[in-house]
Amino acid sequence: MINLNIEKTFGFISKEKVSAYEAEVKAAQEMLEKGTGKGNDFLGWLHLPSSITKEHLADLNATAKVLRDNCEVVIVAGIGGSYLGARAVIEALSNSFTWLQNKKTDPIMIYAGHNISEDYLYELTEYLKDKKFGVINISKSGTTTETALAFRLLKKQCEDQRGKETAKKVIVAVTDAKKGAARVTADKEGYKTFIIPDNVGGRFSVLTPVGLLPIAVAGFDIEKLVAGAADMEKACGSDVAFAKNPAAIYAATRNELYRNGKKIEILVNFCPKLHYVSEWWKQLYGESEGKDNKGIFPASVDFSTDLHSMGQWIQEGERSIFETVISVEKVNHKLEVPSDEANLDGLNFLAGKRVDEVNKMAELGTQLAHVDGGVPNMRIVLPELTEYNIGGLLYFFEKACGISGYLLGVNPFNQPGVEAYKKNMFALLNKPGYEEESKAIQARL
Ligand SMILES: O=P(O)(O)OC[C@H]1O[C@](O)(CO)[C@@H](O)[C@@H]1O
Repeated sequence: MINLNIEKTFGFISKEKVSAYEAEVKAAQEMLEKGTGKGNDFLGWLHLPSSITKEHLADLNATAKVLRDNCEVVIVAGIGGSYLGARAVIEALSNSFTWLQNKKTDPIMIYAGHNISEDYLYELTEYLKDKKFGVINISKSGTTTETALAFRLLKKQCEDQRGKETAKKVIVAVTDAKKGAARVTADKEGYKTFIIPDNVGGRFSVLTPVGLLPIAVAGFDIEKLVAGAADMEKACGSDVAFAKNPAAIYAATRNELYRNGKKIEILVNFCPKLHYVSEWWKQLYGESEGKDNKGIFPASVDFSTDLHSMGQWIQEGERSIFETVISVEKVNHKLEVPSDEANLDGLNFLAGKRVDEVNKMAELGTQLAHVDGGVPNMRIVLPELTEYNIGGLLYFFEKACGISGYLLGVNPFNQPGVEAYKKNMFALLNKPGYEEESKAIQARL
């Protein structure tokens, strides 16, 4: 279970002011529970962990086994909420060099459909030429251009390389129950499909088959992931006292910081495996809160790597930021710094110490320096990188996001702003149905 510490924000905001959010948070929790707030048709994530059945998990695991048994490589085609959660969990739990290992026990997981780079897609299709590969096509709307385009290429290549019958077995669709081109294609081709519930938005969908299927294919225990999320659902429940409820405290603290001019939240890790947890978190908070000309800007850094690039800005740039650090208490492996007789590098003061001890001192030193430099700091401690703890972390952020969005006064469950670029792109590409927009945009060029 995670532990949230907000002590190091108190030089900037007061404990009393954070505590004073209790009533506001209670009202926000009630809006979520009773479905009386904005976006109330998208609350399917709220009690999702506790409602996932053993049968559903067994179905996911059985499909994962088909892909694992028949594929050396599995492509997860999706964008935004349709790939970030899966990638976050898989990368947090995987060996950092899994791609380079000769003896592979799990399929290599590759992501596509999240960009429109010709080079990326060309190089991917080249790489796949001699591979037994499968595809999980994930799109709630079933019409997202980036994903649909990648899937068109991958479907054709899979059928050409492996034959229509095998392709049917190793292509799985995760999409809407009825609507969208991904659903039409899956039904016509006879793919195995999983449904994304109507009332779960993309960025809240990691605990639906959107995240669970790829995570199971990669070889991780989705029962434990869901168990961690379900325990966190209880720990962040509306019946849990404000002071003991981590989602309530996190939501209140970040809103109080925001109201005091801290407009940017930087999610920090000291473990590169967590890079995609930050990417997932950025979509969750960015799409949920960035609207009506409001919202904390969610940014992220990987330390100590980025201390050598962004560290200067964080230490001495404009004082409009705060940090939320995800700290992993216990690492998976043991590696000591060796002693060296010549000590040419001058590192013998570290000899015999665990590398993690050095990292932890970098973390502590950074926290003290940044707080001294005017950056409020919150800390989320994860005991270990396990399925259970990651499941808890994901749900914690989701619940806090729902509360936080209501504290901010926005609808945390829509994303109208994402349509603007799509409309222009379709107009520029002369998509049927966009004739008027095409004329208008051409006149601007
Ligand atoms: O699953 P879909 O419908 O392809 O959408 C993918 C992503 O695109 C968005 O709709 C807009 O960026 C996200 O909210 C969503 O996660």
